[in-house]
Amino acid sequence: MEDPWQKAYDFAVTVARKAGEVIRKAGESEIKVSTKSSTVDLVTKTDERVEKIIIGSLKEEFGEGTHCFIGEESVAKGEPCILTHKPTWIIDPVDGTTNFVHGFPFVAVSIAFAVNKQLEFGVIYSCLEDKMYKARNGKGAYCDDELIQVSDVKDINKSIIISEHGTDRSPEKVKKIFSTMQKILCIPVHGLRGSGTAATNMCLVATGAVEAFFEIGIHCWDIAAGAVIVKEAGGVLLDVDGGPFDLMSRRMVSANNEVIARRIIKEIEIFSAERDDDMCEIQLE
Ligand SMILES: Nc1ncnc2c1ncn2[C@@H]1O[C@H](CO)[C@@H](O)[C@H]1OP(=O)(O)O
Ligand SMILES: [Mg+2]
Repeated sequence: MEDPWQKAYDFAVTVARKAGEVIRKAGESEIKVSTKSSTVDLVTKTDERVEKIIIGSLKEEFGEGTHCFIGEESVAKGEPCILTHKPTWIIDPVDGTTNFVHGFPFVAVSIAFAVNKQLEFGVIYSCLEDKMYKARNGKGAYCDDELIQVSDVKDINKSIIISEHGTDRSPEKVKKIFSTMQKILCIPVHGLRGSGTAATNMCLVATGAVEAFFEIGIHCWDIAAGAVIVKEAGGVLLDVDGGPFDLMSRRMVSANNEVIARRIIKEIEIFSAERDDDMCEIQLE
């Protein structure tokens, strides 16, 4: 059967590459536009410019009426963040903005596409490394056209785990994050890592470089494309409480297998994060 979303998938790869070129040319000296008070959440003019380029290209190609768009910068400006049954693009123009500002070399463009609330494909362009990760539902995951697969490690003692510190600097949350990291490190595991971008972290799970990545506080645009890529590389996605993965919950464990995922879940100290779809009062359907 012909894949109805083949054209959208190919277009997403082209747009992600184009966006990555803009990011590379912009360099690291971009001006910070805003920093929210209790958090350290950086935004640059490049984030906004690149999102406009991506959404503008997609609207031109697929029409504004039939497709919906959830983009990090658009949501920041008050656009709704609700996943409906309509074909929906979920976009993070610059994942790893803090890295970008500092010239830390992991910055990704993340573009996912969902229909009937199911993710159909995900594309992540790690633009400073020039690596294109992509996956379509049921069709495997690729890095630069090479099939990728998660690691087959089942022994947590032989694993590397990724987590991040997030953007919230309230002492209670930071304490929980470090307490979780301490417990996981002392299992013991081989190491703890973090690239500073959720999208790249998920690609590292998908290629088998690490066994798992988990985080609380991430948004749907950070992980939507990565979720397809991890799943298609043979990995699993769960909620941090062990329940089913929920794209809008701002919590996620992605891992090479369920044994590793559930071992990590035992150690996670959960803290609250307002759901992505709670931040907006409008119901679109
Ligand atoms: N409030 C939050 N807490 C934790 N991580 C967040 C976050 N907001 C964004 N992130 C994302 O999580 C990773 C680092 O923790 C990055 O991918 C970052 O995306 P960003 O660079 O697009 O903001
Ligand atoms: Mg992001």
